[in-house]
Amino acid sequence: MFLPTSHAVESSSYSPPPCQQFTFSQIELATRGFDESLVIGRGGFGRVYRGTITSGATLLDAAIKRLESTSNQGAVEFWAEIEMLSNLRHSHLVSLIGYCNEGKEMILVYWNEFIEREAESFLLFLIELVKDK
Ligand SMILES: Nc1ncnc2c1ncn2[C@@H]1O[C@H](COP(=O)(O)OP(=O)(O)OP(=O)(O)O)[C@@H](O)[C@H]1O
Repeated sequence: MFLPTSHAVESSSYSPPPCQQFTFSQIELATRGFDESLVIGRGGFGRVYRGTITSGATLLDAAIKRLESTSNQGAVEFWAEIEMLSNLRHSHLVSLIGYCNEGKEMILVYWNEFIEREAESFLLFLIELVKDK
């Protein structure tokens, strides 16, 4: 599992609803039909895509993990991940936004941690810049 750092939810005005269920069409839209150019990683579950997904009125930068048929992981791991991360949400340590389970599709949607880290680094850079003046 990708280990997230504590993320920017606390400082953001966006308050995520509890683990959301997405339709497959929403996931397809977010990943431009699982465009290979949007693949940002690959793990035991399958490919991880960068995508922009709509949550209410907010657009979120997400990491979208799609279970591949060749994976040795399956429904057990999929539901275990949702249950475990949903229970941990209150600690703000966890990056799960939601999931999609339509037909055979099992897809997990996380915050894109790399984007947040980049934003945090940029903020720290700006703070240092202001301090030096
Ligand atoms: N929330 C995320 N934000 C940004 N990139 C991610 C995120 N989750 C996964 N990734 C990217 O996808 C890659 C694979 O992640 P994934 O969690 O599927 O594999 P893993 O860490 O090998 O875990 P496992 O094999 O146990 O499922 C990571 O190395 C990372 O590059």
